[in-house]
Amino acid sequence: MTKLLEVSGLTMRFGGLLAVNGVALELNEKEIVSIIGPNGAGKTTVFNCLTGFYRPTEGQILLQGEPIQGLPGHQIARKGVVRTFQHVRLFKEMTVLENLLIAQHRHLNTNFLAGLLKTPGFRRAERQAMERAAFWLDKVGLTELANRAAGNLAYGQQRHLEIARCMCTQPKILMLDEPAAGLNPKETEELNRLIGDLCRDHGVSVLLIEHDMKLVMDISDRIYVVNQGTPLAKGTPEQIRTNPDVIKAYLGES
Ligand SMILES: Nc1ncnc2c1ncn2[C@@H]1O[C@H](COP(=O)(O)OP(=O)(O)OP(=O)(O)O)[C@@H](O)[C@H]1O
Repeated sequence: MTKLLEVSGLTMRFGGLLAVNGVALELNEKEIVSIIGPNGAGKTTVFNCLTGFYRPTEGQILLQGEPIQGLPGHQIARKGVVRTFQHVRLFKEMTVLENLLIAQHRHLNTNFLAGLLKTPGFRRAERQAMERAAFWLDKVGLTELANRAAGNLAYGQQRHLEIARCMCTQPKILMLDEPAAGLNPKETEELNRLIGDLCRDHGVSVLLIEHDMKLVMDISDRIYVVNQGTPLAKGTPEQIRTNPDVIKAYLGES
């Protein structure tokens, strides 16, 4: 199995608060790995460190062997690590299609002059961006709504659009922060299928933060548990389900 991401000793302090304390994790190619833990455990802070929103206080983050800790977010995104957020972040006034095109613009290998002159390279890149947008719209079932303002979509559809937007940038690693929050059981089931499909058929590795334990247990190859910023356990869903420390710290709460 090829290692994509290797995190060790990840630590993040906010003043006197130790939000993340020595977290280690690995993500291999075509794997779905979840990070779980009680509210305030430090999960989103780990995501923020991995994606360059925060510069970690300590620790190493290797992407295919190359250190990326402390790099700005746009550089990490260009290297193929993209994410969704706990709360939907779309350009709500723009159409569904425009949201997918704009996401790719930041990744297109063209410059202002090429755009102004409409060079063949620029036109090719634009055509490919449109094809990718159409592909992912179809995949997440939003083709009919392509010209609707993103803000007018139902909540579950906005969640799907966020994932499509990430996939348009052809990521290696897709990081989803509580993608099932606010979804009904049927929508969660669709999300489950979509994530599995992304990994199996499109070769993307998924790092997931999620409180919906059924989804986590169904979909994860491996799970890491953090508690108060500190690693508590790691293993397969079965190992985590039966781990007494986890039951005490987390599953026992619900
Ligand atoms: N920018 C920040 N400044 C100060 N403290 C922060 C900041 N971001 C997070 N924290 C604190 O770090 C701790 C971990 O927060 P984080 O959001 O990472 O937890 P979480 O596991 O994602 O929680 P939840 O499941 O509720 O989303 C919390 O005590 C939080 O208040």
